[in-house]
Amino acid sequence: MGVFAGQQRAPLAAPRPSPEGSYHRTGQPVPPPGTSSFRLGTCKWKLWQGHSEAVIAVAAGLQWGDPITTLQEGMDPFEDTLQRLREAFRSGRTRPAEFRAAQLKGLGRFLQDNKQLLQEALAQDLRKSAFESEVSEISISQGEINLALRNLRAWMKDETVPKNLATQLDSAFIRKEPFGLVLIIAPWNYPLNLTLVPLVGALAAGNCVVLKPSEFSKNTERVLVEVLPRYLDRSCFAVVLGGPEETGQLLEHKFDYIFFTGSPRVGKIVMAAAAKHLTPVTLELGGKNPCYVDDNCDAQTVANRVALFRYFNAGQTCVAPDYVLCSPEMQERLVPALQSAITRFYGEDPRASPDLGRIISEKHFQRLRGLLGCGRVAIGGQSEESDRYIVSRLPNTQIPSFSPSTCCSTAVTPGPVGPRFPACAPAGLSLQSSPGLWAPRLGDAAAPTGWDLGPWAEIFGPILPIVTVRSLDEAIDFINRREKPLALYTFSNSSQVVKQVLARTSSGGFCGNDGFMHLILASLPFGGVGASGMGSYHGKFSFDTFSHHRACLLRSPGMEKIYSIRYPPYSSRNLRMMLVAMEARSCSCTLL
Ligand SMILES: NC(=O)c1ccc[n+]([C@@H]2O[C@H](COP(=O)([O-])OP(=O)(O)OC[C@H]3O[C@@H](n4cnc5c(N)ncnc54)[C@H](O)[C@@H]3O)[C@@H](O)[C@H]2O)c1
Repeated sequence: MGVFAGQQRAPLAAPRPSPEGSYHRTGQPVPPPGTSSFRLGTCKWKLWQGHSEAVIAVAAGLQWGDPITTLQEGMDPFEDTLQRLREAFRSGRTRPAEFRAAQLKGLGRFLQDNKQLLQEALAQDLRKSAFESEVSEISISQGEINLALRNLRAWMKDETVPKNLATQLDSAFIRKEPFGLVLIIAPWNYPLNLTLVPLVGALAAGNCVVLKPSEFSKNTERVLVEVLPRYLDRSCFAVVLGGPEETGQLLEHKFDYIFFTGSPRVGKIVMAAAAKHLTPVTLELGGKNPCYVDDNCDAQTVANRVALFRYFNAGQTCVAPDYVLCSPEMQERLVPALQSAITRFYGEDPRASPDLGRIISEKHFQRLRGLLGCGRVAIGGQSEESDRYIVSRLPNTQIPSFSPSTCCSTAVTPGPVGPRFPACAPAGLSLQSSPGLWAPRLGDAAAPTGWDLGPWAEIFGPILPIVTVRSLDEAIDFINRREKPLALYTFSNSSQVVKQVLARTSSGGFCGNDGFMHLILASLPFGGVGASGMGSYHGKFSFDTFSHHRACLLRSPGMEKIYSIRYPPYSSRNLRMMLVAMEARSCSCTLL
């Protein structure tokens, strides 16, 4: 069960006390503030510390003092809200440009009025610095709002299309119309950006929206559920809270479009649920993003850029460089350069740096810690559970000879520091399907004995493996043997090398000589391909994603004589005329 915030009319920051018992009809007492969750009927409700009444009221869409309905066994907790939103859409009120612009402006005001609150929430969730919050969450969302507001009318305009002879006198155009009720499911790593940027597209396109933030970024989730609805038309918009169970229940309902950002595993669940209703989806998924470094590069420049984008948001970025591919010679130069970059960025004791984020949760911390100790450590390696702190570390893997057949070997490569690992290091580099185990320890009975080209877990944390390869061809082969990544990075002083990697590989996005800078350009679509996702958004692509492209042809009610060549009884003469009119014959065809 989730909690809705779509209709509350009372300010929630300081909920005023209400008469005991006024929130329930069936005699169930409202639990005391501070209770984290409780059950009403079959449904589990989430409560915020000190805000229990507020959230219950929000959930039921009531004003203070109103009684709430206790959900009974078998009642569908979502149906009422979804029905309300569907009716709002059917009424047509979300379609006019003025309405859409008002929603977008409301979203902009939400960001401006609550900037500090949002920065605090992001700091509490991920210890995100004000700099990173501003750049990657608030400003990027504001930029999308501004762009949509500037271009809304142009985007909404019917798009005329070229015509053939048969339609020369007609009006032919594509109308961008809203899908209807849209569900946006977001992850926790950029909890504001990844909810609001899709929301901008959905609102600009004139849809009603249900927003489902991640349950892991609790503080941001709380601002989204308690504050955001005050800035939007609540009859057309709702926030739903919940984890896998609640989202699963929500997905049983029919939506007109589902936009999901998250892991490939859950992406499959969402897509399967959508298929039951033939609901179209955009899936923004994760994956492993290779970063090829050519020998001709300046190692320090590469190290600065790779370190920035690997450790931004403590490595919890879907487009972060996941691993480096380079020659053993470049590795020798890159490791000290990375050490230097990390020290300059985060100081001698990165734990004290205000600029290095933290792992989102205990569960995610433990997963990442499971990855540590599996390779030869080049830099860092400390972790602190109480603080969910993991500092940059380079489990250094070597591939003496990149050859799938030799990788069946169980020989070990001695490493100067840390535990040793099999020579078939690439097979240990997250190539196994078991998440968390990404490089087998020496003597590990479960050590892989060959190439597993199945799913391999993305690191999604501040750990950067280096995989050595002997040539550009080997690097490209390494990339192409795996699932298509969300992003691919290539560093080289030779534009030929950059272009070669671009031409011979496939990925959602590509950036030469830098990290994920390609996604700050709203004129580029952002999205994955293959296992990293389907569909795209940002800027006008968001508007188009959330719009059905309706093919429209308006013909004359007259001209029956000309149109009649289509009617039976068919004749070869009419057929020839038809084919010419449809321009379905080759240019060399002579008329009749
Ligand atoms: N492509 C992108 O733009 C992008 C951006 C950020 C993150 N990601 C990916 O997201 C992942 C990290 O985020 P995450 O851990 O929040 O992902 P996740 O897939 O675990 O969760 C995403 C959302 O799905 C919901 N969910 C979780 N389990 C569910 C289930 N069984 N049924 C229905 N809904 C469920 C969660 O509540 C959350 O709102 C990484 O794989 C990362 O690469 C992709």
